Amino acid sequence: MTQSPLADEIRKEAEQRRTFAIISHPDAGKTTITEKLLLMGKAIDVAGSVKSRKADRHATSDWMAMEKQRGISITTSVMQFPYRGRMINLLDTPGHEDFSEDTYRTLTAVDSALMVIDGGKGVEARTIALMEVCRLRDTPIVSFINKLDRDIRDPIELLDEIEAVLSIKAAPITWPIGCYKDFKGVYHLAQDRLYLYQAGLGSERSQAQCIDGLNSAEAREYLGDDWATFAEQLELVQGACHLFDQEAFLAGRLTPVFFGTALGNFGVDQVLDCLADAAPAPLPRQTQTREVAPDETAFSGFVFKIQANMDPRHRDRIAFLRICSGRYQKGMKLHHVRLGKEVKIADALTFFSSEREQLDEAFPGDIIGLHNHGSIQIGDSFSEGERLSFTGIPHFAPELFRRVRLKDPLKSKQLRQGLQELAEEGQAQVFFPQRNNDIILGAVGVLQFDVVASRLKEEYRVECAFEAVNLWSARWINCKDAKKLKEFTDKASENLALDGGDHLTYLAPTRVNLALMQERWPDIEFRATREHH
Ligand SMILES: Nc1nc2c(ncn2[C@@H]2O[C@H](COP(=O)(O)OP(=O)(O)OP(=O)(O)O)[C@@H](O)[C@H]2O)c(=O)[nH]1
Repeated sequence: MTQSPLADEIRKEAEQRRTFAIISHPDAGKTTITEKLLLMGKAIDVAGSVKSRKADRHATSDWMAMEKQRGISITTSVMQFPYRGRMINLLDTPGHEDFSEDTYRTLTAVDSALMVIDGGKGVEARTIALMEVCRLRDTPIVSFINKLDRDIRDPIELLDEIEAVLSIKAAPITWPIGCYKDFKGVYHLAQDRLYLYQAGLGSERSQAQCIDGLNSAEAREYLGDDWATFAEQLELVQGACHLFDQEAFLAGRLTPVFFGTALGNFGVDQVLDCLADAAPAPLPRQTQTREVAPDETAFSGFVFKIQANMDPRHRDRIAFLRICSGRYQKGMKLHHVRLGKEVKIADALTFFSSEREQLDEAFPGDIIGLHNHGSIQIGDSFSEGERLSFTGIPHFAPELFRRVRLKDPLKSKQLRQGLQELAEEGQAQVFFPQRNNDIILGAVGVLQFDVVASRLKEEYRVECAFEAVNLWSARWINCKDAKKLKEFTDKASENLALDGGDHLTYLAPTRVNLALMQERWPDIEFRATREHH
């Protein structure tokens, strides 16, 4: 079969893409690693600019000032840079658990993930939760054990913990030689090569110095008295650990493990090399009708995140779209599948972080930003030709609820509009109970309420207070049998509500209540997640 030049170009470009996110428990070193990755991709010139870029952003709006105050990152950003013939798309995710929904959805847009573990702490709660999400799609994971310049736990114990707690096989690619003040570098098992760490060089050093062969005289001299102990430990490790297996890695069953220090910029290059060489190029994605391969020539993609622009004065919002197939070209016409409308995309943003050139094209694996004036929602699909609706971008049932009380009753229209838009962005979920005029906000993390209040005030000029409300969780209702559904909605109307997207929802006051209802109404589906259609 002959292929068109366009098909060839798309395949070639897609094969170069590596789209991944970094997942970690807060404080494990995600921001520091991001900065080193950007340095390697020459997307920034000097260390420290990621932090300062953040600081600039903070200055632009109050709710981001809040992020600064609390010292956590709330928003997800996208960074693109070339590295060794690849085009890397790095998706940043907020580390704080209160923003987990955003993180979950970002993980639907990547093809692999980098898991950062603080070597002193091991596998922490947030890492476990994020791994569970990755497992839903068998996302391949590369692991980096960070902070070797400090006292870390026994590396064998750390690998055991990864295997036991995260239920994934761990294959060490490098092995650390000492830690803290005695951190001498890492040994690459397959290469039989030592990479030497020199404290204090940090991002100044372009490449680590190496010694070939653990048995070489040079290596013996370098390790001195520690040589015999290290060789012994290594034998143990090689006997007990899994070898790297590409197929198991791609299936999400095995993670290659690297050691280093992000702060000292040591070992991060090995991780990026692994992502560039072994991590998958853009993978096929499922739609309601069929699977879409990245090298199909017709464009398709889905929106996984909507973010209020950094500049609140214009109140424009950016929808982040992951390209699944074809080529984006400036000015192209696409179907907005949910609305059944054709739209012209003239001014999509790309996220080439060096800002050296304005890109007019983008390919599978890339993320583009669409200006959104209210017509785009999370989960929306855009396609050329055939109408394709991508699946698998979920809403999660909130576990925290507040009743919204408006301070100025004349502002109820603005309040509704604000809440509707913030819910579309995924900042929180909004519910309108059937039995009264209450407005209930739902969230996965308590900080989401603060963000909503602060943005309502700044962007919609609405002041409101939140009151405690006695709810345990929400479940989206589904039932194919219209008669049964009617019977249920009549009986359960006290606890039913519509969410921001007009979906019928059951607001359960207690866990026991929900269990009883599920037992009593076996034909009704109570869903803990909802797809965005
Ligand atoms: N000693 C040492 N400290 C490190 C290393 N990497 C990061 N840190 C420090 O650990 C702290 C947290 O690092 P960040 O990169 O901000 O962590 P983060 O995971 O982005 O944190 P969140 O934004 O909360 O998600 C900072 O004080 C870093 O300087 C390392 O290799 N060694």
